[in-house]
Amino acid sequence: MQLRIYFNPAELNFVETSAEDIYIVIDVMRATTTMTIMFEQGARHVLAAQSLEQALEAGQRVPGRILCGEYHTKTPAGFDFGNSPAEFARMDLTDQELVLTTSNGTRALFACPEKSIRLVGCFYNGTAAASTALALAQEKRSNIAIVCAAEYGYFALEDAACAGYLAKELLSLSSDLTIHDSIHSAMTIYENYPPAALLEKAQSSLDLLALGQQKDLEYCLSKNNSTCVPVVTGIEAETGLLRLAYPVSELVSI
Ligand SMILES: O=C(O)[C@H](CS(=O)(=O)O)OP(=O)(O)O
Repeated sequence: MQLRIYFNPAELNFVETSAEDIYIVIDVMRATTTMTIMFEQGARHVLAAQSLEQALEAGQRVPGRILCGEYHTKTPAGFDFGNSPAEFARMDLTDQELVLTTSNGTRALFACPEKSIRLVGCFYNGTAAASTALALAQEKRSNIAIVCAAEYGYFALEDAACAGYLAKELLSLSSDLTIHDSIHSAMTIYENYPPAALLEKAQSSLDLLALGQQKDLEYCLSKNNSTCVPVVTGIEAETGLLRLAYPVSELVSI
């Protein structure tokens, strides 16, 4: 069973990917941390959109949907909420359907092969994301790929460090993984930039601090506070949005 990391979703365009592999998509600040918290707070579905227009249309199509997201970290006009994990952690989202679009994280889900199993990973659900991916890969006899959402096409330190953390967790759970150069690199990054160092050094962290989103960083940089691992369960035919659910048993076939 192979384990590899893509530090940027664009890398997927240059290799032969397989829809049989299990993909863990990471956008620590903030999309995948936010999605995890949305399900923690009871959400029934999160629908991931690639653009503001797609999200607005999907929000208008079905009354009651909560429209969430950001454009350059700000809540766009006409949206109900932004992309703040701290804000969602204060809300009761029981049985709600949320539409979410963000600059990098939701797009990274679309960059993985269509019909592949895509799990949402972050520091917040790290151990659970690793063990869920391993269980699925063992069941399906497939490989595991970790995809960093990165930042507008550029390397993001926090995503690479989190990928290293997940790789470490996976290697502690299984001796059956063949590792690739990307794993050595990411684990070294994690060792040098654990969450406390990311708070001070990662550009996304500095940007969120400058915006006064300190509380978000507490969620994004805390490890293993959740066993919730959202999964893409399909595509909504009418809008093209990816439907995410939790638990993984919601995954019948994509
Ligand atoms: O809202 C976020 O944290 C970012 C926006 S930006 O990169 O900080 O402008 O989006 P995400 O897709 O969650 O990385």
